[in-house]
Amino acid sequence: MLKIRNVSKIFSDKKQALQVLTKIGLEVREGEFISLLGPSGCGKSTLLNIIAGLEKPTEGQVNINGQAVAGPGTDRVVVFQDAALFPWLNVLDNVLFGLKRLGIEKKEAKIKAKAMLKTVHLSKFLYSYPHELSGGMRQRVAIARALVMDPQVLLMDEPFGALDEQTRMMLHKELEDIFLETKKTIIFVTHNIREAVRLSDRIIVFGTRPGRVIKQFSVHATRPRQANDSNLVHLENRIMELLQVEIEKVAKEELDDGYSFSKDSIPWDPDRDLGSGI
Ligand SMILES: Nc1ncnc2c1ncn2[C@@H]1O[C@H](COP(=O)(O)OP(=O)(O)OP(=O)(O)O)[C@@H](O)[C@H]1O
Repeated sequence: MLKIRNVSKIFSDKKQALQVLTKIGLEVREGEFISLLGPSGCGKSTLLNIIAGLEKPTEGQVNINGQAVAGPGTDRVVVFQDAALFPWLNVLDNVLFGLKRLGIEKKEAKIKAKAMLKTVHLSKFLYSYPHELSGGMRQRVAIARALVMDPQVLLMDEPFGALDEQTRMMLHKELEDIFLETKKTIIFVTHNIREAVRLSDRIIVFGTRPGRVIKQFSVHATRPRQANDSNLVHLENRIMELLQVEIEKVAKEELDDGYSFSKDSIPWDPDRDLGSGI
């Protein structure tokens, strides 16, 4: 359904050219939950922005149902790490905003928005303003605002990255419930291995310099997922091993020639934020 063909991206200015992505090829099935996982700076967000139509690839193309992506569209909606709600609108009006722009009749739009806010457990907060909500609640509004547009693909750029651990775990469960209920295709950017394994059907692991796909893993575990599922734990360790090699490579490049890098110098914790690893 979604095909990424030979996508490369170079950011250049007068002084230098930075190759961020090289020859990315990927196919995403309808109703599939995939994660783009990799260390900070490997180009995950850039690829997501290219799929969203917010950036143009230097080379290659993204197709959805055979149509080339030429710019942003309501078939692909993005949820960012910062919920980016309109502070002057209440929760209900934030969710109604996109529907109004689509020209959907007011009564129908309200029914849809309220139903979506019920799905994310915010029915009691329809008339609250963003500053009155917790970070987790704001992300729920952002998810409702995206889903109410009924996109073909939901794009999520580290949506839970700024939340505390407990809220994050709660939202993992809620997002999985939404995924099972709506059967949406979801592309999820993260540098948290445990999060990727917990949520995805397939994990695309990126390496850096330039950003490229180094390996893909299918997640074989029943849904709803159980945190102590041995398949998940085993997969976390396999991915951590793979990424440790990648992180060591970058660290060696960055540090002095004489620096000797010990294998165990990177803490063995799949829940660790890989962004701080290099
Ligand atoms: N508009 C831009 N102009 C120039 N360089 C950019 C631009 N956007 C991103 N970059 C650079 O491209 C590289 C990849 O950035 P990107 O945000 O895609 O990585 P990422 O894997 O999502 O990282 P993180 O996990 O830290 O968000 C970085 O070196 C970044 O500085």
